[in-house]
Amino acid sequence: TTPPEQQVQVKNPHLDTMEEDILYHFSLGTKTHNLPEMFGDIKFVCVGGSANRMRAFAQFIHQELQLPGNSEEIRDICEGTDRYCMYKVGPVLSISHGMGVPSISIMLHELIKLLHHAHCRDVVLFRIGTSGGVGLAPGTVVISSKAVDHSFHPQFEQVVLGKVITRSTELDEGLANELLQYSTELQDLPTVIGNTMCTHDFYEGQGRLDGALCSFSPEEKLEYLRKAHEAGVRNIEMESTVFAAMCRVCAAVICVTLLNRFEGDQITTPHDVLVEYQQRPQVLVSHFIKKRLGLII
Ligand SMILES: O=P(O)(O)O[C@@H]1C[C@H](O)[C@@H](CO)O1
Ligand SMILES: O=c1cc[nH]c(=O)[nH]1
Repeated sequence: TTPPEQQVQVKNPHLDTMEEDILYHFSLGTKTHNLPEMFGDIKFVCVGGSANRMRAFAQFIHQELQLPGNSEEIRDICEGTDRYCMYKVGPVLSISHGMGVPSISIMLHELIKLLHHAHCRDVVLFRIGTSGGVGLAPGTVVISSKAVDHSFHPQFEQVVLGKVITRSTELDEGLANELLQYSTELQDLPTVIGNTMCTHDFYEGQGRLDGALCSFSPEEKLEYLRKAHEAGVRNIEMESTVFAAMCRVCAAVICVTLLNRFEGDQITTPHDVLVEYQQRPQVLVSHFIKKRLGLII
């Protein structure tokens, strides 16, 4: 039996009382744009930090789905602002979110409202990103079983009206397993499922010794990474907890590791290798989308 269709949920009673909703950082709005017409058919949303990566992903999906038109001419829907880039390719939306929790969180508020205003149903969301590996060979793709904070707890803390509120960051287990299964059907896609630690900084926050500030020893760094590994952490990035807390059902985090943090802090891998690594989560998501659309068996 097919599960019932799920409409994208906003959990804010005040939205219904608003005459107009301006999605400021997208340069879109409910009065200025026909959101159901523009976005009503969206079934897959992919987000990632870099604007160029998300444009490249949109072009890649355009080719993979064999859609008509020139993939080089895909237009940035958010061209009225330089905060985020957004590309629509058939039922797939590709959006950049910048670096870190505050940046992705603003984008997700407006994205979830956009999908709601557009009456989208049964949408699957993916974060396709990069990360530091914890005990994994560089280039490994990690599908997050859950996103954890700096003390390895599956929770996201947000200050609301001066008080800390906590939201769960468990992700869709079925979706993660389905993605892992699909990874075995693809070549050169070493993939594992593991916990992803989300930090608020790339340097000290991730236990790096090479920032402008460092308040700990190499031994203390290694001990922290060892504890993280024992807690099931396999990679570290900077957005997964808020992504999981806000999207949860039908959402997955898929990040490639650029280095093994037990072996160093600096990213010394050549540019062309990094570009190929970044394509790995894209190849997996594209395979998933083609399966869901029945384009491959
Ligand atoms: O999606 P991206 O590759 O931007 O994700 C990680 C986490 C930070 O945003 C950034 C740090 O280099 O990479
Ligand atoms: O080590 C890394 C690499 C990419 N992104 C991160 O947040 N950390």
